[in-house]
Amino acid sequence: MVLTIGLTGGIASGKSTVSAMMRQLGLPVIDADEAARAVVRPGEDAYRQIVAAFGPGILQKNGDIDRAKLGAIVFSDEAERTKLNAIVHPAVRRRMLAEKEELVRAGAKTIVLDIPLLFESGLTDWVDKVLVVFVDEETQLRRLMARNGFTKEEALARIRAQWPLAEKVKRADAVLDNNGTIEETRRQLLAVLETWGALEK
Ligand SMILES: Nc1ncnc2c1ncn2[C@@H]1O[C@H](COP(=O)(O)OP(=O)(O)OP(=O)(O)O)[C@@H](O)[C@H]1O
Repeated sequence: MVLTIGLTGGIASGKSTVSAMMRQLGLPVIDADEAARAVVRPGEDAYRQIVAAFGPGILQKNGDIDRAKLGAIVFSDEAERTKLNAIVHPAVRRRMLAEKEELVRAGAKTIVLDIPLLFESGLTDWVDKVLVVFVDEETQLRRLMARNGFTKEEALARIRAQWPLAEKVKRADAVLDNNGTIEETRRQLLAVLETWGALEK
C-alpha cells in the first residue's frame, strides 16, 4: 500500500518550506506548480493548444509563453481564464498522475503531492491524508509582503482569492502551525509523519 499525502495551505503559509523538509527526509514530492510550468513548455501539447487558442502574440521572442502577457489576458476576463484552465488543468493532472505512477513502479511507499490549491481544485480524493500548513493572517500578510515586495492591499487581494485558511484547517487530517520558527515546524512535521508511518522504508 502506498501512502499519498497532500500538502497544502495558503499563499505564503510555508508549503515550499515544508515540502523542502519532506524532500530532505527522503520523501518524493510531486510539485503541482512545477508540473504547471512543465506542461506549457515548447513541444508540449498544452503549449500548442495555448498558442492555437490565444495566438502567437502571447509568445516571447525565444518561443516561450510570455506568462505575464497571458496572465494579463486571463486576469480580467473570465471566459479567457476558463479557456486557459480547460487546456492547462487536465495536462497538469495527467502529468502529476504519470509522475505518481512512475514512483509507485519504482517502489515508493510514501508519495507527497504538493498542491497549493488542493481544496479549491477538488483534488482531495487523490490523497489519503491532507496536511495543511497554517499561519495566522497577520503572519501570512507579513511574510507575503516581505517575500514578494507587495503592498498590504496587493497581499490581501491574493490572500482573499483563495479559500480561507481556517476552512482548509477544518478539513485537514493534520495541521502544522508555522507561526513559530522553522525548527518548531520541523518538529511538528516529524511527529505527524511518525504517526502516519510515512517514514517507514
Ligand atoms: N517558520 C517560518 N519562520 C519565518 N519565515 C518563514 C517560516 N516559514 C516560511 N517562512 C518564509 O515565509 C515565506 C513564505 O514561505 P513559503 O514560500 O514556504 O510559502 P508557500 O506556502 O510555499 O508560498 P506560495 O504558496 O506563495 O508559494 C518565505 O519567504 C519563507 O522563507
